[in-house]
Amino acid sequence: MTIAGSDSSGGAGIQADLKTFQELSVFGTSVITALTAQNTLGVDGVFPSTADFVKQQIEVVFHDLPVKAVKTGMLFSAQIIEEVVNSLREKDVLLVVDPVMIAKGGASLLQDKAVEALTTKLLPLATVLTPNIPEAEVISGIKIKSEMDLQKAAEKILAMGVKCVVMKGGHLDEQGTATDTVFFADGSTFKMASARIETKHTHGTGCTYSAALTAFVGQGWSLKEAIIEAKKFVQLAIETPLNIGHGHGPTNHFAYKLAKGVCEVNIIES
Ligand SMILES: Nc1ncnc2c1ncn2[C@@H]1O[C@H](COP(=O)(O)OP(=O)(O)OP(=O)(O)O)[C@@H](O)[C@H]1O
Ligand SMILES: Cc1ncc(CO)c(N)n1
Repeated sequence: MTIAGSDSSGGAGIQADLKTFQELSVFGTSVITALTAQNTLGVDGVFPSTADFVKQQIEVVFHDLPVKAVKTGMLFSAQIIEEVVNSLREKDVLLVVDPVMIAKGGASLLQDKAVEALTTKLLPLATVLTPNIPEAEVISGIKIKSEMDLQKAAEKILAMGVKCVVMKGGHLDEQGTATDTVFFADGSTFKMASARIETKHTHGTGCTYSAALTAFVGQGWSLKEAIIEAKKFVQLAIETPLNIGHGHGPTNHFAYKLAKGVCEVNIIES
């Protein structure tokens, strides 16, 4: 199940999630928190659902279908987060939280006053949190400029009740690599490094990554293997762009299947 916002341009949000699930042979269900009018140039408008209606969508699906794993994306408001938490609290599911805050063009997808509900109410239910660096800074309250800062921020986030945090390095200015660092609550950690692709077509990379991770854990992969395979899915999706749209175009969800998952990701254990 994906609980997220609709992206009318199809590259991020609910649409990216369902496309990713489909490519990975997972039957997807969707709970829409907000409609967005957006394209590859930016977000033109946001029309949120009521919190009650978000809850209704979750409950009606759970009442009928065997949900194995859930991911959350754009949640928009504290009220929506609270209803998502009320609904998921008693459910036996793996939960991937992608703490979507700001779209590539700068539009806010999470109200400032909703950050507290996210950290205090939703994070304790999360199996995995997948923040990019700016999101990790907001959640932890720590400015991340070094490896040491990254470690401190991860420790603070794990103390909020999350079992595992994947710090995505897409926003870091690294030479030649896109490196994500993974921290587990038991203290273990590893890095995943792939070749950084020079492209402006990165619309929905975060949604696609967390959707692939959800699809793999939902199919019974171990958390670590799912985290690594999802990185391959997004790497291949970025590597073979569709070259559509006038701004940050979407990634290519077909690529993983076409390449039969063959992709180089360097795992660095520490
Ligand atoms: N240019 C790139 N080349 C290779 N991998 C990339 C690149 N940009 C991002 N990634 C990878 O894509 C995944 C998503 O990371 P990113 O930091 O872009 O997420 P995000 O900022 O949450 O995305 P979104 O803009 O959709 O919210 C990570 O595994 C990251 O390493
Ligand atoms: C609906 C939606 N969710 C997430 C993102 C972030 O990529 C976006 N641009 N739009």
